[in-house]
Parts: sequence; C-alpha cells; structure tokens
Amino acid sequence: MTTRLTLRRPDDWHLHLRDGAMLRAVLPESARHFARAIIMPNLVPPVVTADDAAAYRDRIRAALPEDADFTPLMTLYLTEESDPEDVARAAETGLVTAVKLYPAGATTNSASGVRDMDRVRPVLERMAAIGLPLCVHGEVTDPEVDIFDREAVFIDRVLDPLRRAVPGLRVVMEHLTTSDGVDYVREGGEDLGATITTHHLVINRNHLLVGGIRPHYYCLPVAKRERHRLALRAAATSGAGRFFLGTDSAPHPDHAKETACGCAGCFTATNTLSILAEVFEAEGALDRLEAFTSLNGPDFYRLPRNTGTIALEKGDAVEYPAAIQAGDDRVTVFDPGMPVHWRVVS
Ligand SMILES: NC(=O)N[C@@H](CC(=O)O)C(=O)O
Ligand SMILES: [Zn+2]
Ligand SMILES: [Zn+2]
Repeated sequence: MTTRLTLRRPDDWHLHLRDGAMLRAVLPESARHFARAIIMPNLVPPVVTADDAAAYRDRIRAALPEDADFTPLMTLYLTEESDPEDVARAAETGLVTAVKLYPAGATTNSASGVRDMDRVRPVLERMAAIGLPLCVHGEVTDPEVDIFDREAVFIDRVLDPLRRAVPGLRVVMEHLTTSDGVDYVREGGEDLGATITTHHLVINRNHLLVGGIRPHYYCLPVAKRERHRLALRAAATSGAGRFFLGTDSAPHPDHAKETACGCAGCFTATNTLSILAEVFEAEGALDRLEAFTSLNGPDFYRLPRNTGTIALEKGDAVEYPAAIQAGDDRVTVFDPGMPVHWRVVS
C-alpha cells in the first residue's frame, strides 16, 4: 500500500483570491502548496486593462507571506470595451497569461461580462493570432434555460460556434460539471483544454439539496447529477492531457452564503490536495494525480513544469480548520463529507 507520494509542485489553473483582508487571509492557503495559479479577474470593479492587472499583481505580491514561493498568473476580464492592443501588449510583456470570458450575469461579479459575442471578435482574433488562451465560464444566462442545462447549452449555442468562427483560438473550459463538457473537450483537439475543480469530483446535486439546503456546497456551475460527477472523475483520473486542476476556490464570507440569497462559491484552497489524493486513491489512480495537478496544466499553457516537489503522507484522518478568519469575516472551508487521510508534509 502506498503511504507516501511525491509530486512535482502543483499549480492551480483557476483561483479566486479577491482583494484586501480576504486576499491576505486566503493567499497563504494557496501559496503553501501551489507554485502558480491563474488568478481570476472578477473583482469589483473587474480587472479589465493591463494597468488593472499590474496593480492587482502587485497587491497580491505584497500580500504574500515572506517565505512564499508563489507566482500569480494574471488574467484580464473580457468586456465589450476591451482593447485588442491593450490585451496583446499585456500578453507580449508576460503580464497576463489568459483572458477570461464571463457571459454577463452568469456568476459572481459578472455584470460587466459579455452580452454580444460579436463585439469581442476583434479581441478574440488577436488572441488567436498570438496564442493567448481564453478561459471561459461556460454557461448561458438565458432565463428559459434550466440551470442544470446551462453548460451543455453553452457548448452548442456559444462555444462551438465561437471556436469555428475564430479558428486557432485556444480555449479553457473552466470548472467542467457535465459529461457533455467532458465529451466536448475529449473531442476538441489540442486547442481545447478544461479545468476540473476539487469539489465537483466530490459532490453532486444531492449534497446540495437533500436533507436541507447546504449553502457551502452552492457554486456555479451548480453541481449536477451523479452520472456527471462520475464522468468528471473519470476524466480527471484518466491522465488525459487536456484536463487539469483548477480549484475555483472562491471564498465568500459566511454571512454572504448563509442567507436568503446566498453567493456561489466553495472555498477549497485549504484542503484541496488532501481531498484530491483521497479521490485519486479511491479511483485506483494515485499514479495519475501528478498529471492532473502538475503536468497537464503547464503543458497546455505552454509554460515550464515546476521543478520543486511536494510530498504527501497517508495516516490518520487529517484535521484542518472548519473555517479561516478574514478580517472580521469567517470563511467556511469546504467539507468533503468524508475523512481524508493524505496530508501534505513538505
Ligand atoms: N464558482 C463560483 O461559484 N463562484 C466564483 C465565480 C465563478 O468561478 O464562476 C466566485 O467568484 O465566487
Ligand atoms: Zn466561473
Ligand atoms: Zn471561478
């Protein structure tokens, strides 16, 4: 029985760090284990221009613990006013690693997102020309479409037409939640990748709704049926190259989640690696964990793999805090609902 696991240092290809006191509270939780992370730009106001991204990167660097070895990979929030020149310059100087598409109204802080895809075509064409990836929150916002179908409908109505209209555009489907998404990525060729979160490998919609509504399991895209969770587990543990970890760790103060209209987002930075090791072990795929956490992502993004390593050991159930404190706010840590036995030891 394997009881020790050494992995190349992992990266998180989808992370929300927020700003201010929240940033200072959550950043060490990611920097402890991850070498790099794609930093989501959905602040209020959003990170739209190269100048915004440089200022946010500097605030993140300033909030890092002194001994941390962590590189934020910045993104720009795509709006209908985004300037192709500004985006291209930000990419060419190495300031940004990707651009993020939020359909307007699809998720937390997406009000400035895109309504009409035709209006962002010049930016997307420029991105295709320089190889700058587009990270996509893949849900339609049409009120007629059932929330459990929004990812599948997005693929048909928006993503597939977009990829045909802008050949060569490199796309990451963020936080996949359906077997439809898994199939589309499998068949999508080398310019299409996908992140999968830790929590979507663990919960289905029953966890959210059975026996009482559980706001800390509410995230977007919302967890789906069990068969979709199983498809995600199969994809993540397959070792297949274009699936990689993006935790989508998305902290909200407890008071904003435990309320009549609660925010979407699960905070998983603290215990993600322990949970993932448990999941991969259960699938008989511990030998493929490194591909998911540490190899496939940099390969897709055409960045060097990390050189350092991280070690996990299996033992008694790991104890981690139920919540962390962010200024005056409490932020509940994702509860996988099962004991996890793998702890990060170095
Ligand atoms: N995933 C979530 O449920 N929430 C994210 C936004 C997002 O990634 O869609 C957040 O910023 O809180
Ligand atoms: Zn999203
Ligand atoms: Zn997110």
